[in-house]
Amino acid sequence: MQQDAPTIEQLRTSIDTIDNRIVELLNERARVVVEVGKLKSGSNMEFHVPGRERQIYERLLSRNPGPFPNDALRSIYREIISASLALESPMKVAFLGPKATFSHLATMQQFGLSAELVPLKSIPSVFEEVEKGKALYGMVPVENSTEGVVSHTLDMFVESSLKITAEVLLEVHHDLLSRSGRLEDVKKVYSHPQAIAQCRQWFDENLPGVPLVDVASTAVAAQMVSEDSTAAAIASELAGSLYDLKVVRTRIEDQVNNFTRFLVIARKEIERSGNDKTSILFSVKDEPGILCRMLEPFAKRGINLSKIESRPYKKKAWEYIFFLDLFGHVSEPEVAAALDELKECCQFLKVLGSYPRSI
Ligand SMILES: O=C(O)C(=O)C[C@]1(C(=O)O)C=C[C@@H](O)C=C1
Repeated sequence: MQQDAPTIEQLRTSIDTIDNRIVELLNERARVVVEVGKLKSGSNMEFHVPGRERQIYERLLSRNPGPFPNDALRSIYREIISASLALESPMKVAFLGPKATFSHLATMQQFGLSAELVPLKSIPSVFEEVEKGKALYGMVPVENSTEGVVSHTLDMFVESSLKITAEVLLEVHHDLLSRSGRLEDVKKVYSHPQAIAQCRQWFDENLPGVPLVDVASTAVAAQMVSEDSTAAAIASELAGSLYDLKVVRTRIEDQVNNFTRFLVIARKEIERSGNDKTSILFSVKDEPGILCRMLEPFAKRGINLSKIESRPYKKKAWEYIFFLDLFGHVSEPEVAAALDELKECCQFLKVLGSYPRSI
């Protein structure tokens, strides 16, 4: 006998039953988290454990049989862990504001919506807020895949004692936003200089001759456009919804792989996760062959370097500070030995932190 296909009502009843189970399980998980929180406050342990969070994501994503998409699973777990952490201890995170900037998006991606997110006016003020203990973490941009480093952030690390505890890779999509949403109404475009640079070709082809005006951030651009019907902003989708703007064109960035890397800064170091990166800064002695020698400790131990950057040392003309990222954790013997050997070439060396590699 052929069975009838289930009706929509029957299917919805199944969904309701499954949802009830999900809610029960979320609460079961939350009760265990509260226990973990009590245990931690009794023994002075850190509430936020990025390495453990990373393990959870990796484990769940690798065993997800589908058809539920991995990206959606990750976002859901981001919020589950964010809410869990808030049950253990409320957490404040400062970021380079205003709201709806890409730093804001990176902060939400890393900490979820249950953390208290505090927008601040400048990169130095994010460092200061964390140094003074007013925020537990800070989120600052450090480099963009098309535009290069954010030198302001690198320079801050020279004087600061803060540690890097995580890196966040955010895929940046730019939208052209305006009040009417019509391309023909756009007589002027506002945005942050980096966002303008990332969309230059699109404007040459689609809006040639329209002035592109630099402002402090993509979010400020969106705010200005909300009061000017002849202007458009290059900004995030989030900025568009915050300032009630319409999308003229979506994803107008010239490069498809447009990523910005952000760093999370804190007063305390974090534990090893097993798949980490370490950032250091140093200045080398003025000796022949030193630039070659400074890389040898890593090369001979097979330690992979993911980045090297130099910046002028502001206190002495024609001296440079190097920023270097390597794969591994400072507590690993090979990494520690390489750093000890590098110190012999250096006037000074500072470890900025070891942190889980972003996935
Ligand atoms: O395992 C812990 O240490 C917890 O506090 C639990 C939990 C979680 O929700 O799984 C919450 C916050 C931490 O950052 C890591 C994991």
